[in-house]
Amino acid sequence: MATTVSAGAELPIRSQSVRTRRPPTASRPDPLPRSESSTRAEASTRTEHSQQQQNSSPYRRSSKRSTTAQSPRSPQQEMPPPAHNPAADEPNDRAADQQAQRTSKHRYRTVIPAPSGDYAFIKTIGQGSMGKVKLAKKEGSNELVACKIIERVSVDDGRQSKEDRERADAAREDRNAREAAIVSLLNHQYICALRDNLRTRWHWYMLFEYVNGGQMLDYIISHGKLKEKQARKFARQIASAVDYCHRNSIVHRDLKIENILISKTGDIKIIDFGLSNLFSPDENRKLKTYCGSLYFAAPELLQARPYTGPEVDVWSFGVVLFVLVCGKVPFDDQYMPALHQKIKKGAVDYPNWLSSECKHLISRMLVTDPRQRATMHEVMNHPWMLKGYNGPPENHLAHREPLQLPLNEDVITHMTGFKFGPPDYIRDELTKKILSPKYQAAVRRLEKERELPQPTPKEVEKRRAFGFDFYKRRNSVTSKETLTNGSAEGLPMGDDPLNAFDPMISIYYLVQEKFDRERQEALAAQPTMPPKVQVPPSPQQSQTLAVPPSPIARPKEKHSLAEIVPPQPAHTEGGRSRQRARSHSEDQVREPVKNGLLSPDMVPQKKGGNGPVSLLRRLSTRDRRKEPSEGKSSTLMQKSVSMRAKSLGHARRDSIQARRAKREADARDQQQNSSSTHQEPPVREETDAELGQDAEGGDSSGGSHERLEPEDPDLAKPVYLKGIFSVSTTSTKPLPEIRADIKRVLKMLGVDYTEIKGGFSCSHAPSIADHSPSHGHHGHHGDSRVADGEIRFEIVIVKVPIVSLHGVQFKRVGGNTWQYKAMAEQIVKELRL
Ligand SMILES: Nc1ncnc2c1ncn2[C@@H]1O[C@H](COP(=O)(O)OP(=O)(O)OP(=O)(O)O)[C@@H](O)[C@H]1O
Repeated sequence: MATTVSAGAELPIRSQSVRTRRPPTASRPDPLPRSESSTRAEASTRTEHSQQQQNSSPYRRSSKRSTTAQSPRSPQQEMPPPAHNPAADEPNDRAADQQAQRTSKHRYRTVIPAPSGDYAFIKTIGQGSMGKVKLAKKEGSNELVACKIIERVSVDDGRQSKEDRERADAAREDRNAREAAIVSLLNHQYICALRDNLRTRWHWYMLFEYVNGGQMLDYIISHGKLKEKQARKFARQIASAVDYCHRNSIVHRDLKIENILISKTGDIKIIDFGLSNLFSPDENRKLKTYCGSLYFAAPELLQARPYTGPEVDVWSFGVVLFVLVCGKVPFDDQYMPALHQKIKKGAVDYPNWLSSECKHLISRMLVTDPRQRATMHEVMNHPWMLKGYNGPPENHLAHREPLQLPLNEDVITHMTGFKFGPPDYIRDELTKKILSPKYQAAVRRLEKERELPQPTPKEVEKRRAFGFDFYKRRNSVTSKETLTNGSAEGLPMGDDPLNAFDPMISIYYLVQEKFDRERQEALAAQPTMPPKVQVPPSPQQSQTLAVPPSPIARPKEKHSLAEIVPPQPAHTEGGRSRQRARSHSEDQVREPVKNGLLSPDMVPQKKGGNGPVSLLRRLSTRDRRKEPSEGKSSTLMQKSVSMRAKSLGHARRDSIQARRAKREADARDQQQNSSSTHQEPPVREETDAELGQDAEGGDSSGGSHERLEPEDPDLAKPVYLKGIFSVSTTSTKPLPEIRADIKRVLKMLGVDYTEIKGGFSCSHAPSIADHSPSHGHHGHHGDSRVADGEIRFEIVIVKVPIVSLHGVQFKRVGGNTWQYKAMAEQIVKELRL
């Protein structure tokens, strides 16, 4: 039953799970192939557990009324909850489900007829509380997507009244529609993009770009904690994506290490906007849904205090950053009430090896009073974030101008999925907002700011080197005013007409920008032909047809119809124009996949270096400035692999010595070039731009070097090395010995396993004794999909070429993340590779 928790009420600590979104499901056409029926049987047992959790979870969503939901692709379709009115299903709904259910000659394949084409399922690659995520391939192409399958209707199991069940289904439908709408509009290189979206009678199928570099969690497991420099690179990317969301009035609300994937270029991709929502700076419109994952949840959520939005993401980001640099969560306890208390208290034990700057940044993010907590602006400008870079992370927001009347009707009709209301209402509301004195004043302020002289290079330089001032200022600040407003470049809640002024305005911008992108893509597809695709012009363009003069229209910004071809989009960083970075499509995976891993004959031969070479090199601490040219990167890759591989012997020492020698040589070079100082030159880190160049410019033409050759395809999987090996997960032992070792360890630890191609499929359910507090059984939303406390994962053995090494990779399939992490670490330890 859905409940509303009143503001200020302390949430009861009744459940270990903090997020139970998946209700028991009705018997229906199932996207799962027949061969997975056993999994379904398991799932039905789990759903009971899920139901129990849902009933007892303190994090139930509050939702009071039935609502309608709209597909972002079908803006005009009003769709009542399916249980109420199945006849209102979308056209071809039944056929789509039937087709989805039909199996092809490959026993694991099921086809999804998405608007952009048919997609055939390959395998399950993830499982969350909302449902399965399957790898799928577009028929007739090599395009891979990750298809998130979400069920729409819950089963009547007698535990809930019909009304409650329908209310819950309606609320879930709203969330799904909102997730689809939000991810379809976001356009950021570090946010996993939605490629397509299909809603049938029983399911949502959200087709995301496939992110094939693994989970950040696995990276941490195989590496332990990251070096601060590596963590900084990831943290800057997270900050960039989160700031972009916040400037678009979107709060993620479920930032956690599991929701950060790594792309094949070694960049992060944030996934799972299932809990995201729009936020408003209006004090009277605070959010009151207390959701998230306990380990990453801000204290105000545990206390059921209404919140604006961005501040809860900052807290979760702080926890993520701690995990990156420490390899563990900052708040942990075997006893749930104690864990709640620790989070509310916010007391963190910082390891003494953590740099004081990093510690300072995390301590500013993990401030229990949300009003005193660092803003994203403070986070992005913190000296730790800036170290080795030329400035704060860029948020990649498109260049914007204040809105003018008349508004673009096509944009308005596409503002769906947010329950704003019908287009007429949206137009009226937007018009009122634009004409409001507050908006007009904000526009005038912006215009004045733009007229101010730009800072001189010296001033910019001074700003960059403000570390000392930063600490002094932040440590002495006490007033809410100063902390929340930040500097002119911060996110000025409700004061900046271009950034997070109002959720409806933000969505208008996002839809308009999506149109602009589609128009550009259409033009790019037909470079020599005039555009035939009827993509609605953006409001700025449509303003050329404007009849009534806008109250804030500025003639100099008007475009003629001849300017229908938009210029290359500029982007702002902290409000300034800049060139756009890579688009999502560049991360699009085009290689065929075998069992989720790239097989040798599928290794891409393209140039561009968007592969593991770049990843390894980019994460390497080596100074690459004097290393061989880009064209030799595959050799470098081998060298890098062999360095890691031989670290079992002497190579690691050699490599450290080589690095040291190189640093000393660099220092000598710099000393020769500098007559004024004899100091050791500071270690310089790669800038974003340089890293981007690496990703683009690296040469993987010698891709076969990076291929891992199996001895026996059933024993060791051939994989494309993703750079996730570390000493602890590679071994010189022969393959049969490693397999025997793994079996021995699994048996010893009471892990059930079946041998699969290239490795083992494992599950582990703690014994009754394991449930005792002393065994640290922490609830987690992921548990709702598996038996209580059960974790499921795969161990894959891969062969590293050239050097006689094997690597062991872990992949979580389901269950509590931290139990999985602990188990994987224990297995690695026992294996003594
Ligand atoms: N685009 C993607 N590419 C590769 N794997 C993905 C992708 N999206 C999701 N996954 C995998 O599926 C898992 C579940 O996805 P997701 O977090 O979106 O589902 P969820 O049901 O919302 O999960 P949660 O219970 O964590 O909220 C992820 O942890 C990841 O392993």
